[in-house]
Amino acid sequence: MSAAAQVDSSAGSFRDDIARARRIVVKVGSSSLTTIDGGLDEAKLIALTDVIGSHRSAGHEVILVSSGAIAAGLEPMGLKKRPRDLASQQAAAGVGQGLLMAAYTRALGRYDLVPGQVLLTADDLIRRTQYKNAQRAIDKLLALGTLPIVNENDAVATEEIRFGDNDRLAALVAHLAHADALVLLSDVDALYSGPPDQPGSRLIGRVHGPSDLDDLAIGGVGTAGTGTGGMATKVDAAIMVADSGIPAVLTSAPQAASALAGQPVGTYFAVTHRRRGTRLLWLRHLARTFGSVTIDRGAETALLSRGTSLLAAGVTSCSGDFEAGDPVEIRNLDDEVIARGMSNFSSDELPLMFRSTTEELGTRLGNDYRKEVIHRNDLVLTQVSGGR
Ligand SMILES: Nc1ncnc2c1ncn2[C@@H]1O[C@H](COP(=O)(O)OP(=O)(O)O)[C@@H](O)[C@H]1O
Ligand SMILES: N[C@@H](CCC(=O)OP(=O)(O)O)C(=O)O
Repeated sequence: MSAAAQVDSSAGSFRDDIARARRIVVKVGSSSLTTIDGGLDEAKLIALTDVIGSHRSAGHEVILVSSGAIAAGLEPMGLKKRPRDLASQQAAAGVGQGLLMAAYTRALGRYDLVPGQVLLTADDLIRRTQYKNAQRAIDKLLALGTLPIVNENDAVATEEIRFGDNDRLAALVAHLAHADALVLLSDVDALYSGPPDQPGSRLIGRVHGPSDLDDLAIGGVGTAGTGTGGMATKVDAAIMVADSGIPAVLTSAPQAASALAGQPVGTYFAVTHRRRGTRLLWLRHLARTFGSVTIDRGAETALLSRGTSLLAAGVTSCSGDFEAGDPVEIRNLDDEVIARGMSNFSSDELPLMFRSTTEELGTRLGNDYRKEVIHRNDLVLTQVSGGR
C-alpha cells in the first residue's frame, strides 16, 4: 500500500445504514478466497464464514455472492493458471463449484448454518419471468434459515450471456432481493485514486456520486491475477446499487467485520437515487447496446425536460445493426449519449421513418409505423442527474 495513502476524513463517520441493514448482500472475490498459486485457501474461507456466522447470529439476513469456482477447479484439473478460453473455464468451474460449496458447508456447519447454492446466468436476472423465479428462490432460502450462496452458473454461461465478473451479479442480486446494503470484499482495502501500490495513490473514503470518480485511475486486476473485473467492475456495481437506493461499501475481506458493523473502513458509496425498476436499472447500467439513434434539438428537449416518448419526427439518423426490441443509445446532435432505450423498430426500418410525423408514417408505411420509436417506459436518461 502506498505510504502516501491517507484516509479521507469525510469518511470517518459511523455508517448507520450499513450497521442496521436488515438484509445485506456480501460479495467476496476470487482473490480473497485463493492462495497465491490459485488454489482454494480454506483458512480465508473459514475467516469469512466466521464473520457471516456472527452477523447472522446478531439477527441480520445475509446473502453471500461468492466467486472462486474457477480458481478452486484449477489445482484438481492440473492447471497452473486461470485458462483464457471459455470451455476450459466452464470445465474448471464445473469442478471447482462443488469444492467451493463443500468447503462452505464444512465451515458454516460450525454455526449450524446450511448453505443453499443458487447459480444464476445473466438471463435469470434480466428477463422478468426468470427474475421472479430467482427472487422467490432466494427469499425462500432465507425464510428457511439457510445462507444463500450465489455464483454465476459458469459451467453453462456462454460468452454472450455472461456477466464474467461477480460484482455486477452481486449488484443485481442486492436489487432483486431488496437488500438494505451491499458489501464488496476484495484483496484491496479500498478504492484508491490510482493503482494502490503506486506512491501518491490516495484512499477514497466516500463516493457521493459518479462525478467523484472523474479524476481517478481505476484499473484492472491486481498482480495475483485470480480475479476478473478488477476495481472497475466493483466501482460500477457500487455506483449501480447506490443509484437504486442501496448503499455500498468496498473493502478487503479481513475488514469485513468492521464494514458490517458500520465502521469507517474501505470506501462507502452513498445512495444517489431511490429504488428503480429492475428493467430500467438493467437498461441504464448493464444492457449491451446494438446501435444508436441521433435526435434533433426539439426531441432532445422533449426527452430531457418533458419526459416524453421518442417520435420518428425528431430522429435524424441511426447507426449499428439492431432488431426491434434491442437496446440502443440515444445521441444528441453533439454526439453525446443522453439516454438509452429499447427501439420499437429495426435499423433497417428506421431510415424510412426519419423526420416523419406519425400522420405521414401511417399514410406512407401503414398503421404499424404510427408507434413511437422508443416509448418513454422503455427509456432511461443517462446524462442528467437523477434521471428516471
Ligand atoms: N484505483 C484502484 N484502487 C484500488 N484497487 C485497484 C485500483 N485500480 C486497480 N485496482 C486493482 O483491482 C484489484 C481487485 O480486483 P480483482 O482482482 O478483480 O478482485 P476480486 O477477485 O476480489 O474481484 C486489486 O488487487 C487492485 O490491484
Ligand atoms: N464466477 C466466477 C467468478 C468470476 C470472478 O473471478 O469474479 P471476481 O473474482 O469476483 O472478480 C468463479 O466463481 O470463478
